[in-house]
Amino acid sequence: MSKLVLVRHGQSEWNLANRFTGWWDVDLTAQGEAEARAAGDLLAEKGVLPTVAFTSLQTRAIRTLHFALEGCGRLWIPETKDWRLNERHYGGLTGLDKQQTRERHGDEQVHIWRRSFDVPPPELEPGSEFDLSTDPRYAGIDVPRTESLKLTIERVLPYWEETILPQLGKGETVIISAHGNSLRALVKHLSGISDEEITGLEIPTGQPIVYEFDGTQVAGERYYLKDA
Ligand SMILES: O=C(O)[C@@H](CO)OP(=O)(O)O
Repeated sequence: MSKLVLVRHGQSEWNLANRFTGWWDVDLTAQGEAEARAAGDLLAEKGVLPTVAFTSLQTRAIRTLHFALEGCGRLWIPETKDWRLNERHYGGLTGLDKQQTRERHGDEQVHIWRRSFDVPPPELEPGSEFDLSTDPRYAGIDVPRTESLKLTIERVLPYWEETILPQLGKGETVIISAHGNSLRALVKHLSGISDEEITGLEIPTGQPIVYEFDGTQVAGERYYLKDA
């Protein structure tokens, strides 16, 4: 049996400030760093020691990975960063305060933008201060102007299938440090969650989730490592 460990980054500055974040590159708070260190301590305590790591191109996920690997003595393992593990792009909502957006557009509309399967938020305006299309880290990538969960799945899953799943097939212990919605995309696929039910799934920060694999097949339900 090989293991897949999923970790959502620790609390970010904009999780704390309650702002829509998406691809915007905010850092961890002190609490977020502590959550990531605790994830590493838990990996060490439970003897789940990653041998291969994947993360996004976003600082909060990369630093979470590093704190977690440091905590279990595995900073030395190979790690791959890829934009396809980035957070879902929040389009024109990026940077806005979530509560103010609720007051302006109503709870229901904001819930649809945040959690519906296939309704993307409005597109990011060209020339917006949150436009990352000229950021050197995304050179050669067609940076989205907005993404629904469905569109996020369309870029996460091919990467999962082509690059990450074969590592599990080889018996590696894989850790993915990513984001609330890029991980919802993966969990939806791995746990066979319907388009309707996925609207209710929340992934907590800094809390390792484990799937066991038999070759390239998921073997059993996901579980929180803290409960193992
Ligand atoms: O702002 C974001 O990018 C995400 C993750 O923090 O928030 P939400 O809970 O609205 O998906």
